[in-house]
Amino acid sequence: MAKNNSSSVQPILRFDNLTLGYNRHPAVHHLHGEIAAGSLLAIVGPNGAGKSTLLKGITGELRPLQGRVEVHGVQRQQIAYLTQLTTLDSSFPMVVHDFVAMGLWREIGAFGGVDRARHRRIAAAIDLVGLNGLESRPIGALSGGQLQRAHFARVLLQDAPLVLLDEPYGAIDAASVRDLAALVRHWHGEGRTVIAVLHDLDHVRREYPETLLLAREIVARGDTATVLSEANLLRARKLAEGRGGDAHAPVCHADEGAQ
Ligand SMILES: Nc1ncnc2c1ncn2[C@@H]1O[C@H](COP(=O)(O)OP(=O)(O)OP(=O)(O)O)[C@@H](O)[C@H]1O
Repeated sequence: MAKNNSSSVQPILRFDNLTLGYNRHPAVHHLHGEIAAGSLLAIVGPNGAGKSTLLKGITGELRPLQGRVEVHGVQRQQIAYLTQLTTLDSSFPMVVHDFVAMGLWREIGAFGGVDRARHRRIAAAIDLVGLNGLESRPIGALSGGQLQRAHFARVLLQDAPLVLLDEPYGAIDAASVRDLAALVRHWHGEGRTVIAVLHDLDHVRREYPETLLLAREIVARGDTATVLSEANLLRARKLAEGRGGDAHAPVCHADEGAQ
């Protein structure tokens, strides 16, 4: 994440005294700063720190209680947003092919046709995430890892300049994490901005050059190794506890994978 007032790269996001919350109760407050276009940024922090809330603020799903979030060079509809997997996902009455094809929705509209070129793109996306052969399988009959692969294939088709991922690897197998992390690297290599809420700090250290540590306010941001210091992680935990966040929730430790 770029510092407040210095960046040679254009910011894609700018937070200006941003406070977000529910029923007028702030969940994150007074956020300032910019995220440079093309960033590969992890958002980490204790449970209840406001990580998902911040993503909702970026998409516009949640309107600020105070301040604002500016999105530059991208329309909000162009943002790809992958929420945490829920049981609702797997109850979706749809086969893999059609589920993935929904990634073209913005391009073709609700009633647009899928021509031969688009069929090829859908097949390529399904292939790239390793789901070929499962095109006709109902979403509800997929494993967690396969379902997340289908979600990533859908994001692939969206061709979004800004990709938001909320705990994309929760409860999925190691091979799926490895394959989907490679896809995230690929997106970053293509110049897309990827922002991911993550709990596995080892994964963040390996894969994400920049990190934002959140505990209802910004605790630290910038280079991942510096941000994820013991001192910063301890401070995040204390802030979460002190402010009535989930005080007894497990908190990120520098030397362990999950919070
Ligand atoms: N829909 C909602 N209505 C009311 N309060 C909410 C809602 N969603 C979240 N909150 C509250 O806002 C605060 C921040 O929640 P959020 O889900 O953003 O945290 P998080 O950092 O993503 O947590 P976790 O790591 O546990 O997923 C928490 O206190 C939570 O209880």
